Amino acid sequence: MSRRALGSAFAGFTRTPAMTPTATLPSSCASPARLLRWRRSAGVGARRFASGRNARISMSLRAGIVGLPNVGKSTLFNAIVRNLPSASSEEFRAVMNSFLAGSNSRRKKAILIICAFEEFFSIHGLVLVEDEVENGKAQAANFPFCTINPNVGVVAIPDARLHVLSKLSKSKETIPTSIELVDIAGLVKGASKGEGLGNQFLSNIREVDSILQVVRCFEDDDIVHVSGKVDPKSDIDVINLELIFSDLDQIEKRLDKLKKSKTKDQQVKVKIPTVLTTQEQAERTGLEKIQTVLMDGKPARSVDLADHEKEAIQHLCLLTMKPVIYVANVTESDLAEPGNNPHVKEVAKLATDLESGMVTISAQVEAELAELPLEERVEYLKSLGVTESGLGNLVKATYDLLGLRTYFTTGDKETKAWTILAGMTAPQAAGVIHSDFQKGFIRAETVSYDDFVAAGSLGVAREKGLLRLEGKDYIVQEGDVMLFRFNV
Ligand SMILES: Nc1ncnc2c1ncn2[C@@H]1O[C@H](COP(=O)(O)OP(=O)(O)OP(=O)(O)O)[C@@H](O)[C@H]1O
Repeated sequence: MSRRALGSAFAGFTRTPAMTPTATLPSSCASPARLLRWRRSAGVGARRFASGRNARISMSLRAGIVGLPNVGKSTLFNAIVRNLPSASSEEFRAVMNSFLAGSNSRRKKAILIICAFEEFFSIHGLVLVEDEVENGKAQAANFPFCTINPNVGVVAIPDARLHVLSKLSKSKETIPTSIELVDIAGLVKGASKGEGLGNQFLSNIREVDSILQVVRCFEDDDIVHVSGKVDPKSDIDVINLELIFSDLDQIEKRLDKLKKSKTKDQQVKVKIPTVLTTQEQAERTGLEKIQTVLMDGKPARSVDLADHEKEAIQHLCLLTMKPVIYVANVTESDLAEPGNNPHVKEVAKLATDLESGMVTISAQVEAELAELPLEERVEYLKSLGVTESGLGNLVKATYDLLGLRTYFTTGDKETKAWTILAGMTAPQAAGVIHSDFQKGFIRAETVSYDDFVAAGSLGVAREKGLLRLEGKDYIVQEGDVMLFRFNV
């Protein structure tokens, strides 16, 4: 983008490596302001830049599937990426192209991209790196540590509105927003001290925006449980403690550094303690507050920090600051009445206590469904006393619970869905497309989805007075169709 460009951007802009990353939110019940503060505190942006993943093309939420070994993570991952009737072939190509346009390291890291085609409800995948993947599946097996490298799957978020807009605008491309799923290896007690597959996996968790923690709620004597019995409370405690230990470690090192920070006095040639900047002071007080709460066994996200403190600590990307959804993995016979399973009840209670969400699913059933032709799936679900697969719910719950919203850009080149955080202002939403749009934001020509459809085009919406000129303080609404004016 030129240094001085007065422009508008809504569709077909050139993709550049400076795309601003996505972020996710803790809970749908949080206020927009709190959600935005959370975004800063979770350090999502910092993580992307720190990890060299700033060449991000699509605004996808990155959810990490975590849990103890052998609880059903890979089974769930496979089921999600193989099963979701998420995108048309055109959408699939668009998502895939976006993904392939990413940096080399990202490409290498990615094991597979799988997207289910709407027309066939079947599997079309591309294996990028043959590692643990066989026939487009991550290994799922009855022995711990079957997952060694994180598998990454990209699934488009289905959105009927996208097709309507694309048709009206006669767009050449239709690009859905997507969700990236990372199947992270099983964590065990002592991971923060390098036990099991240790720190490597904690750093995998650091890279994701939100955590889907699979909790084993199915009994099966043939499937080894690392701690000898199915016990959701103990499983959740183990994972939480490892995340807490890892955060405590990091905080301790950082506080130490802040305390010992010294600069050289050029006149007397000796090192003297540095006076902390306001930002560093805020970081220190924020970290001290979090440290106290972590020592109590509670997650960092439960600490009530001031805005400036949240901002100051964001670069640390603390693990327990990330929003969590607990996925109670039940056996097929529990699907119809999951509430009858005491393990599920326990997970529900803990999820509430830990300010997190919860979804009940049977990874095994979902995996089996993925293997069946469409017509047999309905029958199979009926035989289990349920009417629909739990996967759509899981993705939707992830999207909703994290407080995400969608806005659209549309034109003859492309119609695209963008993921933003609830409560984001117009410049912030523009920044999701490109940081320059945010920096040079002038105004956003905005029309609601319904008004756009009623008018048939942006031009007619403008003529009819349905197009609003929104300024810097405008909070973007779900389904807004936007055209940004900016000057950089
Ligand atoms: N809901 C369920 N009911 C019964 N069996 C299940 C269920 N979910 C998963 N399983 C079985 O549990 C075993 C372990 O599953 P999986 O390999 O997905 O675990 P994992 O958490 O990915 O393990 P690891 O971390 O060791 O890779 C598999 O045999 C799988 O078929």
